[in-house]
Amino acid sequence: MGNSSSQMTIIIDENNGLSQNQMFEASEVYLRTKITPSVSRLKVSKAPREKNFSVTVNKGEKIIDAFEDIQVIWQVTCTENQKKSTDYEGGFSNENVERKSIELSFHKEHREKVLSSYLSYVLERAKAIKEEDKVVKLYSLGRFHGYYDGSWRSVNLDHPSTFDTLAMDPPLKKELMDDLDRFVKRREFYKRVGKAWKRGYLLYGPPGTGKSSLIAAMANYLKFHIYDLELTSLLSNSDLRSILASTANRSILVIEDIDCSSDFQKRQAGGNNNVDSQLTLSGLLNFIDGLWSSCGDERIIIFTTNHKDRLDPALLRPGRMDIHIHMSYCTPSGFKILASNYLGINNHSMFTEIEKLITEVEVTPAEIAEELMKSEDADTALEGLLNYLHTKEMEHGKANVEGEKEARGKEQESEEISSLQFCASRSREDPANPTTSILSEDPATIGKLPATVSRALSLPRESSDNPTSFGTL
Ligand SMILES: Nc1ncnc2c1ncn2[C@@H]1O[C@H](COP(=O)(O)OP(=O)(O)OP(=O)(O)O)[C@@H](O)[C@H]1O
Repeated sequence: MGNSSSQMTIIIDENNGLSQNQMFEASEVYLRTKITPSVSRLKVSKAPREKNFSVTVNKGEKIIDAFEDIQVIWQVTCTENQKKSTDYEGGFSNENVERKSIELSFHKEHREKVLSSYLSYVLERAKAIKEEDKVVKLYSLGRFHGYYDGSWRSVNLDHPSTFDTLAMDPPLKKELMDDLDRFVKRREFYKRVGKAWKRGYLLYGPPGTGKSSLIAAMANYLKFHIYDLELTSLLSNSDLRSILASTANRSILVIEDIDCSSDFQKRQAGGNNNVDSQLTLSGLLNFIDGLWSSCGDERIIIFTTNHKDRLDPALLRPGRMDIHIHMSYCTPSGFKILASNYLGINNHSMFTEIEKLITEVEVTPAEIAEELMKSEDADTALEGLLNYLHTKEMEHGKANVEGEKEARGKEQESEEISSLQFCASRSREDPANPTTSILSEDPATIGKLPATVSRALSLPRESSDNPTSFGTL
């Protein structure tokens, strides 16, 4: 490195007054990746909830780094200072306090380059390294007596789902991954066009098609924390505001089963006029449009539902949810992904028959995964799956036959009813006609009717399981 008079040194202290020095933290993180076999002493630590060890360079150790055409030397130093402190009885005592610093030395002629480029490079690299090491967390609402208590509780997200393990048609998967990549790279774009840096997804499809698995895959891919929001545990619109304020940037907010929040719906029916003291659809929409947009950056919101048709159209309006993703029953390409994950095979003589059956019966990836897990031997597992699919096919066939029978029965009923109605209209014209008594609403008379007709007359006009959606509330 030449003689010492041509050298200069930058000192990076651990603290900057009372606040932490960001450059120190970044340098420590960066140096972790520059440890070479020549370094003889390392420091190792592990926080209770972290997965990996943290390895740092011990004081006195030197690390040489190269940046473009220059060479720099890093060294961790530590000085001990004495600090006066007061004891319980008001007396003074001396306390030894360690001050950690990192020194960066280089040739004087590189001063400009180090200050203007190298340090920013170290900051950027440290950010990327921290992002790679980030442990993704799953936050759920703290509760007291079943209701939100004003806090989020977190655990590490140990969900192993990734885009590789997800049974989803490859073109759709690619489209979604490209969309996520584009989204995280577009800070400047969102700023330029004056739009909040947010993205909304609606995942819909039957149970067991992988909606939760997809959310976990997205979180693992982006290294975004998940905030799982259950509407049923929120009492009011103001709850929504406060929970929003306490979520972090670079996170995914998930509102699951948006159509099935039965407790929430019952509470809606209470008819309280104070809009802030209850949770309402308009409160939720305001949240998506306004509050959500004005709070924080780089966030994703995901709604899931098993019944897209039950959602209020206001929720589906363009601009609210940017992308609607249909999680469908398993397809042949989805099956191949599962077979590769679960059995480690990409082909087998039974594949053709299995794939044919998969296109004929509705089977979820969850059902297929369960069958494939039953044996580590590919022949046995695939045989089991084949039996399972054949059974489903038979049930499906039976159900179809019964369905057709029922439909034929209904046709017959309606033919009988319409012929009776025809008689009735004729009888009104001619009161003497004997069919008049058949159409009276006297139960005794109805009892004498052929069974199908009496059933038809006693049925309520609208089906009672008409789903309740936000709209109907
Ligand atoms: N598309 C898929 N790819 C890979 N595995 C899947 C997929 N769908 C389901 N599975 C398997 O089935 C299990 C249940 O699926 P998951 O919970 O993701 O479905 P879901 O659509 O969210 O269901 P629900 O609507 O009941 O919450 C998963 O843990 C996973 O093992």
